[in-house]
Parts: sequence; C-alpha cells; structure tokens
Amino acid sequence: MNKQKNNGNIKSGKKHHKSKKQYGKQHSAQASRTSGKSKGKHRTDTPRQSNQRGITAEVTCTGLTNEGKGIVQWKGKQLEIAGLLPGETGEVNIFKKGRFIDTKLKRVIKPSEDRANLTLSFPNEGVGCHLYHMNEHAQNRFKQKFIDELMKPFGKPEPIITMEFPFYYRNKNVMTFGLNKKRQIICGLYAENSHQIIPMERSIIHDQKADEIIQTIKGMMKSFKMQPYNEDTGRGFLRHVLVRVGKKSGEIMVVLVAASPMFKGKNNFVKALRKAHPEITTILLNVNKRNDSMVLGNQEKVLFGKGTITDTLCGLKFNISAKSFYQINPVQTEKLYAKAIEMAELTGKETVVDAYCGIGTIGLIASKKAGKVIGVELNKDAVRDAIHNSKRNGMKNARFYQGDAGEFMMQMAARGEKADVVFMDPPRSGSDEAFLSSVVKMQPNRVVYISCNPVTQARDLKYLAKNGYAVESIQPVDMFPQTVHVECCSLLVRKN
Ligand SMILES: C[S@@+](CC[C@H](N)C(=O)[O-])C[C@H]1O[C@@H](n2cnc3c(N)ncnc32)[C@H](O)[C@@H]1O
Repeated sequence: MNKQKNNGNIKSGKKHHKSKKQYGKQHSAQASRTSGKSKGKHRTDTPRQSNQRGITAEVTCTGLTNEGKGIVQWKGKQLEIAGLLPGETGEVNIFKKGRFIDTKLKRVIKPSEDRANLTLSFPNEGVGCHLYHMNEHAQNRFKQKFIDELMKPFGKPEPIITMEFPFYYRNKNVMTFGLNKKRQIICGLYAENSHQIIPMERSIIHDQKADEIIQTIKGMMKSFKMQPYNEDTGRGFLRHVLVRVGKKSGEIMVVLVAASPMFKGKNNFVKALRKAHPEITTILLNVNKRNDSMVLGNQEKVLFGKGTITDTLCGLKFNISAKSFYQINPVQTEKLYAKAIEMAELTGKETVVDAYCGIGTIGLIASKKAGKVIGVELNKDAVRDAIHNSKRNGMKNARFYQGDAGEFMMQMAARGEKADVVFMDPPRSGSDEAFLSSVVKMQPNRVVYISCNPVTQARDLKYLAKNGYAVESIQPVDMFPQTVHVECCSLLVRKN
C-alpha cells in the first residue's frame, strides 16, 4: 500500500479503494507489441477474428518486461499488456495495428496484492508513469530485481534507497503545445515513440505549482492570439513551456519555447502571467527553430527577472540556468550525493575530478572534504553556473572547465596528471573509451560512477573491471518513482 500524505490530488486508503471491476479503467495503456527476439518490434500474423475494434480476450499475467509491462501468453504468442501485474487476470483488447498486434487493458478481473491503491483525479495524470499501477513495495522489488540481474557479474547490489513520498517530486516540467482535431489548444506530453500530444493538465510526479502555471499559460493563449506551433506546417509560435522550481528556495523559472523570436505583446503577456502567478521569479523566451526532439534552442532572451533560479542542495546554494542540467528529484539527489561522497572516502588531501559535472553540484559538495576539485562539462551555460556556484559558496579549491570529458581526461593523462578520486556522472549514453582509458592511465584510487542508465553503466563497469578496478559497491537509488527508471551509484577501487 502506498504510504502517502494526502497532499493535493493523490488519494489513498480504503475510502478511495476502487472495486475490483473498476481497476482496468484508470489505465490508458500504451499500445504494446508482441514480444520476440529481434529489435523489439515484431511482425505477427493477425488473428482471424480481428477487426478494427479488435477482439476481447481474458488473459493471465506471468511476468513483467523491463518496461514494466505484463507478459501474457495468448494463442501461442507472447503479448505485453501495459498495466497488468503478475498473477492478475485481465480482460484485454487485442487488435492489429499495421504489422503489429497491439493490446489494451480493459479491466483487471483479479487484482494482485501488488496493485497500488491509488485514484487519479485528472485525465492522463499517469502518462509517462509506467509503474504507477504498482504499489511502492512492488516498484522497489521490480527495480531491485532489474539492478541485481544487470549487475550480477560485479557482485550483489545494496538495497535500493527509496523515497518516502514518491509523488510530485519533479522540479522540472516540460509540456508541449498543439491543436486537437477541433482546433482547440492542447498541451501535454508526447505519446511514446511519437509526436502525438497526449493532453494532460496534471501529472502525479510533476511539481503541482509548475503544472498550474502551464495551465494558466494555456488559458491565456487565446486572448493573446498566441498560436501553438505546428511541426508539419511550420506555422504557429509556442512549442513548449518549461517550468523549473527551486523546491527549497521557492524560486520559479518559466521558459516559453517558441519557433520565432518575434513575440508580439510580450510585455503584456509577461505582466498578465506575473499577475496570475506572483511566485514566478524569472521568465525567458527560448527560440527553437530545429526539427529534432531537443526542447530548447540556442537563442535565449530574459523577459523578466535574472534569467536563472537558485536552489539549495546538501547545504550549498546553486545557480541554475535554463539549459543547464539539474537533477530532477532533489529529495533523492541529496541521498544519492551523500552516498557518492561516502564512497569517495575523502580525507581533505585528495585531488578530485568531477567529470560531466553539470553546474558543479557533486564537485562543490565534495570540495569541502578534498584538497582540490577539477570539474569538466560540455554545456557552456552549466560551466558558467558551476564557476558562479563555486564563488557563491566560497569554495576556493574548485576549478571548472568547458569541454568534452573524454578529451579533457586524455589531455590530463598525457600531461602525466594524477587524480585520487574520479566522480563521473555521464548522460544516458554512458561514457566513452577516451574517458575510461584515461581513467585507467591516471590510476585514481577510487572511481565513483553515478548513472541514470544502469545498462550503459554496467557496460562501462565491465571495461574498468577488466582494466585494474574492482567494483566494490553498487547502490541503486529510486530517483524516478512511478517510472521504470532507476539511478545507480557504483564504487570502483583500484587493485594493487
Ligand atoms: C547526468 S548529467 C550530470 C550532471 C551533474 N553531475 C549533476 O549531478 O547534476 C550529465 C552531464 O554531462 C554533460 N555532458 C554530456 N556529454 C558530455 C561530454 N561529452 N563531456 C562532458 N560533459 C558532458 C551534460 O551536459 C550534463 O550536464
């Protein structure tokens, strides 16, 4: 059962417990594909009975995929059903979509004890939350099992660090704008693997104030004659709105991402938005003319305030720009960083590298216990923030450099420079050979590897384990409750 404070819309407890018959209805299950061995997309024969609306079948779930979808056997085929849990029997729609068989959970006939006792208040509030139908205990078990299996070659991982109130934790919301078939303005998240917008007002993991602000902007658009951008025609103005909240400071940044810098009536728009939400501390216009999936473009203009927000993490104050990376769950980040610093066993003398350092959070927190800190980061704005953050917190032993972490480390290694501890926190794609081979050359005693993608982390651990390092500890942290994602912090120690 979810241990929840009754904060906002999340309801739990007997009062809100749905009857068994109701269970399936809360899931807007994404289409899932038949499982097989190649590429995840599998051509199958269409069942003869199938028509456009599909057929209904009763199935029993025997396990879960790594994406948290229920696995069922049906007429000799393995199907994946979003929202169905192991042991549960459910009624599903099975229908053909192109070359694939899609499924949709209609209702759960026999719910599992692992099912969350949770009622959603807003349409599509659970979009993007692949595991919200599982209770906390089941989510933790699911993530632990995933990490245990993945990291088996390196030893037994520690029990996952969980979150006490696993809702509304995100400090950053991004919503995309468009028109529906009735040409009404909608905003929401893209459906999986598509650019179709699923309209939503709230999410069970978003900051509630951030969602409110985005709805206010949506409501203002008509009177300001602001059209959402249309990717197909290239017409329209507003593409996305990004809201970032300093959960401790209370500062709020709103970024209007537009297709053009020509923002007619911007002063009145800003005035009206600030009137509706005096808690907003800065507003920016970001111009993105690209056609890829990046939310933010390069051009940026501050419309109100200082253009950045401040937040407090592990007792230090951090300046955060719109384009800089900042961990999205500050409650769990403090636990993650505490673990990472503990793993480093700093004594006050060490030379520490903070690679992929973002705005310098880990390096600056470590600098209190280290001889000196050298940070490297690709994103210029983040490096500027890191330098500012170093001064702001009075850290005199930290230096930050802009560049590719692999190239930077290669140069350090070529100059014969040494480090005692390397913190590395690369993006989802993981690190690269230039970086890892330089670590091996520089021979730090300890490498603390933080990752939001344990699959690429396991790949990189394998490289280091083959080249003189022993994996001593693996600590999963639930940084992304309700979703399938999990953060993992691993300690490698140099063998003699
Ligand atoms: C997962 S974030 C970690 C940031 C920081 N350590 C933190 O905890 O907030 C990864 C960071 O790596 C940066 N990055 C991506 N590719 C990089 C590269 N090749 N070299 C250096 N930094 C890179 C990104 O801009 C991002 O700030």
